Amino acid sequence: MSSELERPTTPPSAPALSQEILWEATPPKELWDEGPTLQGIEDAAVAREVLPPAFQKTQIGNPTDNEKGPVQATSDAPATLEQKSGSSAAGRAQRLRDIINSLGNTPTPPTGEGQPITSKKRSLAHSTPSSAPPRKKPESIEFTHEQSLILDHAVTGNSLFYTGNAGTGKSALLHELISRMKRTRPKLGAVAVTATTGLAACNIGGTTLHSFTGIGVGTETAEEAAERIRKIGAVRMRWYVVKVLIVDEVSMLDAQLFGQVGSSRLLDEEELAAIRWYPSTSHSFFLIVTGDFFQLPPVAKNGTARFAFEAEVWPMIIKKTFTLTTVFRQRDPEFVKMLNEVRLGLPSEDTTQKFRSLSRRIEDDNDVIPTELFPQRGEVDLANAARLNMLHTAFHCFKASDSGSAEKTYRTKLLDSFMAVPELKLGVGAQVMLIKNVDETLVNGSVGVVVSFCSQAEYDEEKGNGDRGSDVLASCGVKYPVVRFKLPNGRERKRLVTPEVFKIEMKKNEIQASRKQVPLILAWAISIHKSQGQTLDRMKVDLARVFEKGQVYVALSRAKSLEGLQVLNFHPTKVEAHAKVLEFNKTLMCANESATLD
Ligand SMILES: Nc1ncnc2c1ncn2[C@@H]1O[C@H](COP(=O)(O)OP(=O)(O)OP(=O)(O)O)[C@@H](O)[C@H]1O
Repeated sequence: MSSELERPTTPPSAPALSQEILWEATPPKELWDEGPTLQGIEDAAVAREVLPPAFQKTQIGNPTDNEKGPVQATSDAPATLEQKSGSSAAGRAQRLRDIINSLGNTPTPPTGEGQPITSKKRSLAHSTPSSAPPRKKPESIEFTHEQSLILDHAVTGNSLFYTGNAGTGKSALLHELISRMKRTRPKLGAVAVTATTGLAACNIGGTTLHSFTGIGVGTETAEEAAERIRKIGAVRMRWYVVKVLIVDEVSMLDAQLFGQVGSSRLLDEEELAAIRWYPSTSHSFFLIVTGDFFQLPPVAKNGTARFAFEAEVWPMIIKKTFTLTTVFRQRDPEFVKMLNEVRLGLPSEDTTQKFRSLSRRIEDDNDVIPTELFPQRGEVDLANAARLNMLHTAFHCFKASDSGSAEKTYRTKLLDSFMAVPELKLGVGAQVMLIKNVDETLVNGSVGVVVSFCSQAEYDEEKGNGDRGSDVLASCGVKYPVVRFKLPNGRERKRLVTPEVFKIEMKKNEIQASRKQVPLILAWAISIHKSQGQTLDRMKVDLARVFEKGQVYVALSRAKSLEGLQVLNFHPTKVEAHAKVLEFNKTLMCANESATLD
């Protein structure tokens, strides 16, 4: 992505991680085309013979735009199937049978895979393929015993939920779980990676749960949605082949949707029974769900948020719950204790006093000020615009190039949730945040200042690397920002930052929403919502206008240390946890205890 100007503290040995690596496990093209293709199976007897009754029952309708597979519902689809299987009905039936069988059962894992972890700690080095999703780069992480227990349990194939305070490594573990699941279940389409928001989906290299389930923008009633979904071949096929459904940021998942996902996979009992009857699908579907219910809640309907754990089916579906207990983001036990009190909505007098004492100003680090967190996006835009206008410099505007196959309204909604903005206005002196991982020291969340603009060719020449051939020619003339980043160890790195692609992909070659943009955002201010999942070395937050339970906790828990945190208007009444979450929390056990119940 970018080029280095100054000596890095760590050699940039790893390539820039990319958010382009998405659904690797995808059903074979023939089967993904099944929704449309089924329409094209002229001989209905073939379909009757090969598919379970649930699939025969529905007259497969036209897929919506966002459900279309790479090969659209065209009249030549049957020909494709025919070419591969011979022209006879029997040949087609055999081919379809083969495909379905090939998708069915969990394969024997490669040597060493799929076995419970026996060692107490596990190095991630070499275990994450280069296509691992990007948010956190885990090469140097050694998993703790409790994290390893969750990995062990995941291979048993029972649905599980794991949670933990902010910074306990849920996301880091999720990356490993995803890559492990994909390795042990290499059948195409067997592992679905989803999150409740577009931002989180983009971060883990997946799609939104709404997209996966076929719920779309969610304006229909559950019944209408289910009825429509039954008619979409591609969605039905997705449900049919998936073996592991991974759901991140479950705190923002509404109980109703979880109920639909968990209880029926959006099919009614009869249909489900039919599918279960079919030998190749057996009963091996399970869910891996993660998130922290003390963080941002689902959007409240009629003033009341209904959490996923309130769904009737939650206890029936989730067979095991694990709570991670070791906090990594903050190393100071006092700060960890303070944050835990805030999480539970019960700050002690000591904690209140300590947070109030943090209202002092944090010194700027040269030209980098602490990033300010706001509850509302509008406030963020105003704060950043005001700072930008004070720069008195020439501005450079970078317009994103957007595309994607999702239906327009839905695509816009997905793109809106991206960190990368449609239009990025920058000038020398602008404070920016990197929104992609580059290597161990330049990560999603690294903050710096724009020091100049130059083309790749100019940059390479200055760096003494002037013969990069076509690369240089390709980017010749276009000037990109050179950013001086602050590193946590106090050092600095300068880097030319060139455009990257951000995307949400249902499956390989089916990009629902894609944005090519310079991977930076203005970082004098960011929203609490977009800060979820981030780690900030130096930040400031004014709690006067927080409006949602969980917001104070999300905001404060982004800080790495008390020294790097400025808090204004801390008041215990602002610190609230949902009573329902507190009740649910009482039922949870730490990972070690959960494991001993086996
Ligand atoms: N076993 C580990 N050893 C050392 N560092 C770890 C370990 N697990 C996670 N981390 C680090 O801890 C930090 C926080 O991890 P992560 O973001 O995964 O936490 P989280 O629980 O997802 O937080 P949040 O709920 O705030 O999103 C990251 O920098 C991550 O690399």
